[in-house]
Parts: sequence; structure tokens; C-alpha cells
Amino acid sequence: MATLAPHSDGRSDRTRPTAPTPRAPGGVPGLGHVVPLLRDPLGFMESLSRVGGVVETRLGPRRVRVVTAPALVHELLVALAHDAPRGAVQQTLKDAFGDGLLMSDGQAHRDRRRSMGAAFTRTRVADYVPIIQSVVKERIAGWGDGRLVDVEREMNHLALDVVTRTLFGARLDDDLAAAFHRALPDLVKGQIVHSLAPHPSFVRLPLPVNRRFDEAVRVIHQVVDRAVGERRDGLGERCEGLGERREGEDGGREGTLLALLREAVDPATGEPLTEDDVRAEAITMFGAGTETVSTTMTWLLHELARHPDVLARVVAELDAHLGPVADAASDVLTLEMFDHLPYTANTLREVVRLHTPNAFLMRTARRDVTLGPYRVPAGTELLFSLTALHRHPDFFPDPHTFDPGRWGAEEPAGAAARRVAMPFGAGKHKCVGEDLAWAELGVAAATILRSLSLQPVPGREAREVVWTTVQAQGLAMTFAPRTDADAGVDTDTDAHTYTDTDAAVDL
Ligand code: HEM
Repeated sequence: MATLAPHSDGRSDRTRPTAPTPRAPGGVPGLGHVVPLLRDPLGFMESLSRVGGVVETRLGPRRVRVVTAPALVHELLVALAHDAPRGAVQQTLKDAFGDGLLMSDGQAHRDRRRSMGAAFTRTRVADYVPIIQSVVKERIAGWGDGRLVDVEREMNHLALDVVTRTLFGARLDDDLAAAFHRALPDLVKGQIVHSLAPHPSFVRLPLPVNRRFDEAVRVIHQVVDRAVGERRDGLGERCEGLGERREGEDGGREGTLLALLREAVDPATGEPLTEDDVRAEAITMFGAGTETVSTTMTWLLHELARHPDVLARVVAELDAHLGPVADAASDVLTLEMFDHLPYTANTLREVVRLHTPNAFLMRTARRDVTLGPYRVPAGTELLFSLTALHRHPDFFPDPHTFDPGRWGAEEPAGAAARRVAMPFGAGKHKCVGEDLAWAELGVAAATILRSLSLQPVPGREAREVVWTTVQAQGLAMTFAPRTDADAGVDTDTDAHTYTDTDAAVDL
């Protein structure tokens, strides 16, 4: 395997020495590598890092090059961002949902990102914290009564509520949230099948996958219209959770992403954004900002239940800094509090590493480029998996082991891991919702773990299922109210060797 320093800042350079692109072993005529990819998607992607930094595969009739080396993924996303824009997967979504941030590129993307950025700054995310906390408290209200909790479904609902209430100032009823939850898998399945389809006309064939995809698109449009429509009517009059504080400064108008969008001007026309533009951005946020967070939260509970030592240490740290129970009316979390929870931060960081939601992302070279030592001809599709990248044994020793300790500043591997890790991507398309995501994870962990103890249920552990996100399917648990004995978990937080700066990056 080519040895590559993590995060080379090298631009594409024709004078670099080149190397032939190795082929993935095991392809069969006609299907290529479709079977191993479908049978064990992440195992297949992880295995390719032993073949080369860029590896040629065949998926049916298509030649797709898989980028496995972290430095090359980074180079692709940053130095080659202009020459290798997003590819077939995004195109499928663009056809269905319009030109939202996730689907757009070039000047249109830059303009839109600038006008929406103010909804995601750290200051604005700090404003969202009380809303997130109240969403979490509402969602977990009945969990402590011994019922079996479908963690995946609950977390999905929670993440959807957070986006709806923080960014759009609206509320979804339970039926709509459930419809959205049901629609996503069909959407994702259709998206994958369409992006790998041998011919564009495939999407019009009367196949179950296409019918379900169309139905999912319809449901998601309906959900977004109701959420956005409700908020749209009240714009300027009410801004839930932010309105009172902002009223004097700006009439409550800029409290949500929706308000920003309604104020934005399309530089190309000088006109306000159209309703379709606003809708496309809303759909983007629901699509990009819910399942990523909910799967991560589900994996967090899964890992904590399997690692009582880690759980005890997280709980002790939360209790020591925030107090033991989360149900008191006076319990108010702030973003700054999380700067003093280094072990909790490293635990969240480790969950996001081991269970990075974005299993597959793609780019397409629009001209001949050089990626590290590899020549990539124009038109080549480039596939990479951030999940597989974070399981690369050269950079994350014993990569399948859940170990928050690997992120400690004193660990020799800690610094290298930090340089290589990019769960939120890199470059101009780097996740706009990263700060919001960390806040959601931190607030959910602090609120759940200070008020409830986890009770794993044998046979109901999470099963890793890969779509475009890496899902934790099937996890169910019971919870019990925390008792004084739970609060006194025998863990010496003062003795930990983590520093506060460990936490500052993320939360
Ligand atoms: C654990 C949670 C999350 C993870 C791991 C994550 C990961 C990512 C990654 C890897 C990308 C880059 C995709 C690419 O380069 O093609 C991305 C982009 C994006 N994410 Fe997130 N995300 C998370 C949460 C969120 C949240 C909460 C929101 C908003 C509510 C959000 C909205 C977006 C948007 C709009 C983009 C496209 C940005 C652009 O192209 O400019 N994400 N995310």
C-alpha cells in the first residue's frame, strides 16, 4: 500500500511521480464487485485499503475508483474540490428535491452557504441548547417506567424534533414524524439503486424500488411543507425559544434558518429566493440533519450499555460538573458547560469515529486530475467511505474496538487520530451542521444519563446495517430512574488524565 502522510496539502500536480491504479480482487464477469459490496459493504471497503490508496472496482457496467487513504480523501475534498464535484448520488437527490445546499455546487452553493451560515454559528447553536434540552426531556419523559424503548425510532423522532424546532421554529405531530421515519429507508434505497443504475431511464420503470422512492419523496415533501408552512405563517410574530430574546434586536426574524432563507436574495436574479428554493433547503436539512444524528445517538447508547466502565466514568463526570439529576426545573445546560467534560467529549468522538454515519460519498472528476500518485481521467467516479476510513488500522490501532481513551492528548496515537479523522467531511462541503450535531449529542447524553440508568435487553442489541448511513437497527432497552446509588458510581474523575482542551474542539 502506498504510504501517505495524513492530510497532505498537495494540490493536483502533473509533475508528481505516478503509480498504476491497482484493481480490487474478486470481481466476477458482468457483476464486477457488486456481490462483495452488497454482502459486506464496510468489510469490502475496509479490505481495499490493503490494496492501494486508490483502487479500481467494477460495479456492474460502471468503473468506480475507491479512495481509501485518508490523505487522498482529504486531497479529493479540499484541493480537488473544484475539479471533482459531487456525483451521481447527489444528482438523484437533486432530481427529487431541487437544488438545496447538499445538492448544489459552484457559485450557487457558495451564495447559499453564505446566507445560511448564520443559522449554524456557535453563538446561534448556543441559543438552540435550551430548545434541544426541552426536546430531549419531552422525548424521554416516559422512558423510566420500565417499558421497552425502541431506541432507534425514538432517536429519529428526537433528531427530527430538534431540526424542526431549532431551524424552523415549528412542531411536527407524531404521525408526521412517524411517516418521515418510514419514508427515509425507501428514499435511501432508491437513491443508491438509481445512482448505480446502468441507464438513466431505469428510474422511470414501474419497479417496486421506484414506486417506493416516489412515495417517499411525496411523504417527505408533505412533511416539509407542513413544517415550513406552519412556521412561514408566523414569521416575524413568533420565534419559538429564541423569539423573546431576539425580539428587541431584530423583531424575531433571524431566529431560524427559515427566516434567513426568506430574507436571502438570489444573486443571479437579485430577487428573493423562490418557494421552491426554500423548500429544497428545508428538505436538505431534514435529510442531512436527522438520520446522521439519530444513528449516532443510538450507537452511543449501544456502546455505553456494552461498556459499563465507560458509562460509569461518563456518568461520574456529568454528575461532578452538572449535578446528578436532569429533571429539576432549574437544570439549564449551556454550551460552555461541555468544555469541561473531556471524557464525555472523547466518548462522543469515539462513537462518531467507530460508527461514522456517512458510509458512502462520491465525487466525479470533471477533468483529468492527479490524486496522490494516481492519475484519474475525466469522468471517473470516485467513491469513498468515511466509516471505513475511520477503521483504517494504520491510523486507528485495533480499529473495531470502542475505546474513548484513544483520543486522550497523552496517547501517542491521539494526535495522529485527530489529524486523520473527518467524520464531518472537509473542504467547501464540510458539514454545515457540525456544531449543532455536537450540541445535540452532548445535550442528549447529559440529559439522559443524569436522569436514567440503562438496562440492556438480551437479544435486542443493535445490528449494523449500511445504507447511506450506518444504522444501528433493532436496539431496544429499558430504562429506570437514577437512584442515589447510581449517582455514586465508583469512578475517580479527578484522577483522569484528560485535559479540558480535549473537549474544546467538538462541543
Ligand atoms: C453526527 C452528525 C452528522 C454527521 C456525521 C454529518 C456528516 C456530514 C458530512 C460527512 C458531510 C459532507 C458530505 C460531502 O462532502 O459530500 C455533511 C454535509 C452536510 N451536512 Fe452534515 N452531518 C451531521 C449532522 C448534520 C446536521 C445536524 C445538519 C443540519 C441540521 C447537517 C447538514 C448538512 C448539510 C446541509 C451538508 C451539506 C453541506 C454543503 O455541501 O455545503 N448535518 N455532513
